[in-house]
Amino acid sequence: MGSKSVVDMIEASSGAHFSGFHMDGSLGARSNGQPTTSASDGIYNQPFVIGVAGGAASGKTTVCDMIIQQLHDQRVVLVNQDSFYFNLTEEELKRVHEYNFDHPDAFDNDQLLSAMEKLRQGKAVDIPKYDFKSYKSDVFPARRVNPSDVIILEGILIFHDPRIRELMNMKIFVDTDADVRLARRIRRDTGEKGRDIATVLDQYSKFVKPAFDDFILPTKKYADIIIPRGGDNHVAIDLIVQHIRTKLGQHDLCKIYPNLYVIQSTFQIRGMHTLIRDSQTTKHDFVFYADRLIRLVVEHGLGHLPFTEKQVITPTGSVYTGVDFCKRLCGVSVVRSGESMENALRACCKGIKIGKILIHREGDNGQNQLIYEKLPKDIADRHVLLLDPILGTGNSAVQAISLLIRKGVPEANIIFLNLISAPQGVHVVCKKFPRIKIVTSEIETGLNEDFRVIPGMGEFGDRYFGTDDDDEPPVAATAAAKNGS
Ligand SMILES: Nc1ncnc2c1ncn2[C@@H]1O[C@H](COP(=O)(O)OP(=O)(O)O)[C@@H](O)[C@H]1O
Ligand SMILES: Nc1ccn([C@@H]2O[C@H](COP(=O)(O)O)[C@@H](O)[C@H]2O)c(=O)n1
Ligand SMILES: [Mg+2]
Repeated sequence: MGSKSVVDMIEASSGAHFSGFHMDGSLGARSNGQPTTSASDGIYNQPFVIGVAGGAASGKTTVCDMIIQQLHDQRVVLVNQDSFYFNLTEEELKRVHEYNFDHPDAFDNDQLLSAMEKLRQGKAVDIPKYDFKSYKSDVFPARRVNPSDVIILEGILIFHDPRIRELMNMKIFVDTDADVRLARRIRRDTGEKGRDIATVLDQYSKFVKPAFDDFILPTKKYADIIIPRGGDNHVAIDLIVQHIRTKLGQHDLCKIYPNLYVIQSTFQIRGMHTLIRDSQTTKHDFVFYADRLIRLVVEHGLGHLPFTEKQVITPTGSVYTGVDFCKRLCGVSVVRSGESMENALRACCKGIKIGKILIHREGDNGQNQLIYEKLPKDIADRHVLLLDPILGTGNSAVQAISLLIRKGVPEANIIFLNLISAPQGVHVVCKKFPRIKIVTSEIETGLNEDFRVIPGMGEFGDRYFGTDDDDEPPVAATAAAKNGS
């Protein structure tokens, strides 16, 4: 993404549908019911692609397996360059010992690129399974590979073709001593591949070693990380996994707007989102899990307040150097759904003042009007936590933030807390108020033609306060029944 301008990135992030969306917050009419911004056609949710290169038997597969194991709660797929070996012709098969499997031309890079492109577009692909005994990739059924958060591409010459290199977000070179590689190769090829030692040594001296020197070693310079000793290097693997986790936790919008904070996803958080987004979830469960998520967002938001250093004496008589909370605070909820966040804020900040803003949505054009406000008189001297669980078009947020600014609150003193944010709303708010902070728990796919957030969770206020028209779902669908209690 490096050299692209913000505008380029915004346009790319909204994909082909960007023209329906205007930066003044209004949205062009659409009639096909499709999202105005979709996850699949923008830069969102692009998989993190890791390339792992190195000499044969250097430990590439071992390193990949360790990374996959440590990333156990992420969807990861491994694609091997071996799967893209060209099938040998009858003539080549007859003289297989003269065939150079370590030369860049031995691989069908076009097929590899096309498979990678599909995976990056979120489509499943069938990847051939190469048979080292028959030298063919059509002996076994192909392996169906589903799109994932992380794609690991592994192979001796994976950095050789610049088109493949460009796909990678992280490049790793496994650097293992040549003698070790040869020893492992002899053991592997005589064991797994059923070859005799003379053939293995002959192939090594004729092709493997020269190709390593001529084609593989020169690609080491492209690596971001070089791992000496391969799978034995636990420190390197831990650092790599940590980096991948950080990158995965960062939504691409966060790279455009540094004041947008998406709390790092975990299975717990995704589980809570799954429950509150499920239309069959009972009101009781909706409130319970929404409250848990709100509490997380509030705690995260409070972490962005300024602090002063403070020393205290512990009961052991020791000095503990800590920090003092920011005292000049106030919450402001956007009525009505924002009121659902007040309890969590009160639970975290004893005695906090909370103001209210009521904004009326006018018809279906995505425009809103400020109806009512009740704010602390000294609000201009306070840091404001603005509460609204959903950031959709951004129009309500713009109304609310504009009012706070008119009341004298510095833009940089406003932290907007919500549970879900649509990219359109993020663009609108962050463009207009680049100094405010937004803290959210998930970024949505987009808005539908009615300007509702999708996938979303429906009318938050109605579901939280129990004023939706729908009857309670059948008992069998309730969490209580699911848990057998
Ligand atoms: N750190 C290690 N210690 C001992 N054996 C290893 C180590 N790393 C890999 N091996 C063994 O060496 C062989 C080649 O390793 P592998 O990870 O398949 O390498 P590559 O994928 O680079 O060809 C395998 O039989 C593997 O079990
Ligand atoms: N039919 C084949 C195809 C490839 N090789 C050797 O495999 C090595 C690459 O695999 P790694 O798992 O070690 O990366 C490479 O050195 C080829 O010579 C083979 O022997 N036979
Ligand atoms: Mg391997």
